[in-house]
Amino acid sequence: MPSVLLPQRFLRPLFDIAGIRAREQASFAHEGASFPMMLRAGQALYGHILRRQPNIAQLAVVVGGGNNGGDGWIVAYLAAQDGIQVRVYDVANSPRKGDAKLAEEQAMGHPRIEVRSFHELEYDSAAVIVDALLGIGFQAPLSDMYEQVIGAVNQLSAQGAWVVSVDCPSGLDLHSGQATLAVQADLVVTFIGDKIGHYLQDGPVYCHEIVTENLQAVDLSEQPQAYFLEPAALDHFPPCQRRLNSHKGTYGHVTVIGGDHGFGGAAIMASEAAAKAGAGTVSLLTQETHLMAALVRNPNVMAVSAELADIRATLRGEQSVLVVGPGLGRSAWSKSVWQQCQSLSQPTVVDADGLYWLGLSSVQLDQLVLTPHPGEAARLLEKDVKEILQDLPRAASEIANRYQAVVILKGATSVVASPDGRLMIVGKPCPGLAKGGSGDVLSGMVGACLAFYQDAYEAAVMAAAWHNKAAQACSAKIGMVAMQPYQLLDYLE
Ligand SMILES: NC(=O)C1=CN([C@@H]2O[C@H](COP(=O)(O)OP(=O)(O)OC[C@H]3O[C@@H](n4cnc5c(N)ncnc54)[C@H](O)[C@@H]3O)[C@@H](O)[C@H]2O)[C@@H](O)CC1
Ligand SMILES: Nc1ncnc2c1ncn2[C@@H]1O[C@H](COP(=O)(O)OP(=O)(O)O)[C@@H](O)[C@H]1O
Ligand SMILES: [K+]
Repeated sequence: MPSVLLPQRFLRPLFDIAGIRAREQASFAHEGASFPMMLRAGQALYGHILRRQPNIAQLAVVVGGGNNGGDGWIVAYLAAQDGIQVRVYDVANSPRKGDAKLAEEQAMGHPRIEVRSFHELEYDSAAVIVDALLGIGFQAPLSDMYEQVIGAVNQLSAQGAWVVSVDCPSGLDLHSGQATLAVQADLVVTFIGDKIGHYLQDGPVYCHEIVTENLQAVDLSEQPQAYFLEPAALDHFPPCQRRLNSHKGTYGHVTVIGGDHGFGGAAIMASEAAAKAGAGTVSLLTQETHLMAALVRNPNVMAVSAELADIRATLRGEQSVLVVGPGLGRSAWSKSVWQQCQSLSQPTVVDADGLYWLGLSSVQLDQLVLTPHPGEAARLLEKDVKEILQDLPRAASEIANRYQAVVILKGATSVVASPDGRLMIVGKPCPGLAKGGSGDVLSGMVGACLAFYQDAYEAAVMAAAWHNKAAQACSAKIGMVAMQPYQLLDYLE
């Protein structure tokens, strides 16, 4: 079965703030000065504005008190030199220092630059706005004044202005990806390297497009904190790629175990997902009352009564994959099912209530994939959800280490972590998935991929990425509100 399938060109390196600051400092030391890098940042940004908005006649630049604002002053100066009328809205509440001061001094007094009070921003008529309020130096929460200015930028954006953010949409925390209010950026020009917060939680909500400008920063030996899987990668790799001369055994066997009374649908959806994601054969072990529904829904799945058979009877060799948890419940039956699973050494996916049982009594397996949402992650780590959301990559890695498992920490984008340190962020926000059942569909898909790929991390990445990509295609056709999670299974190639 294929391994190491994701070519480097589809993996976008993501850095934490400390990594970016280290590269910035090393670059200043190498060059013997810091201002040239700010000049390159302003030039790069201005270049993007001209390419996207070649007929620009007026420009509004909103500048904060730090170096992000310094970049904004450089852009203001370059535009003014080019004959563009520039209005600068200055939000700094104390005199600038260092490079930002130099940038301000260079631009100040230019006949085509007018400095206005930020109160007037909402009346500005420029078609292009540069957001240079806050960059990597932002510390939440936003002050009232910044909130007001960000609100005004977003209002102009809603009225049709094109907004480009310097380094990041102001208000976005580039560590966690959280924002209470941030600039809606049509384009983000980010410097030195992509920051992880651009890709987590609210990050993708505010960054409609991101381009990266390296600014000739020196390379350090340190590795990126994580990678983002470019969705284009999936154009080349269907979830469990078919081979011409293959048979059902080529694609492995998955047993889904779950569906206590009242939760039959979860296990049925997971089994259908395993089948439609490409597993060679699929069994479903569930409460007897759900058998008829399961067989009518998908006769391709071998539905077995949990009252008449145990899990071993459904297995087809050592590599049969278990998906334990969808609708499993927390009853005495659920507990006995979990105990049976603990005595087996199959490659296993644990989801939903399976994660509840795992938290009480763990398993050690060569191939184990866990698929918690932040609430389940909090339980596994004995933390509160707020703490998990402040650092999703860290939470995913901690679970991966504690349980020696590959982890998919689910959200608007999902973080996949391996105990060997690999970290990948996959997906784009798709609120059509914000419905019960989406997780059950994912767990079945992970089962199919785990039966197909040698490497559990790659299996998890492929399943999570395809779940998201198919949901986007499905919601585009059916609608974000109406789509049902299992319908995404018809958009898997
Ligand atoms: N030094 C340089 O030459 C370079 C700097 N770069 C730019 O510099 C930025 C980083 O600059 P800084 O470290 O000065 O940081 P920022 O400019 O991002 O932010 C610091 C400023 O924002 C204020 N601030 C922080 N949190 C706030 C809040 N919650 N409410 C209101 N005000 C708040 C601070 O008081 C300070 O004035 C990068 O994002 C990038 O845009 C790039 O141009 C690369 C080169
Ligand atoms: N807004 C969203 N954007 C993208 N994906 C989402 C969004 N909301 C939910 N999802 C995805 O849907 C799935 C939800 O899983 P989970 O919370 O376990 O739901 P359930 O088990 O109730 O079906 C996860 O894969 C998650 O990544
Ligand atoms: K900014």
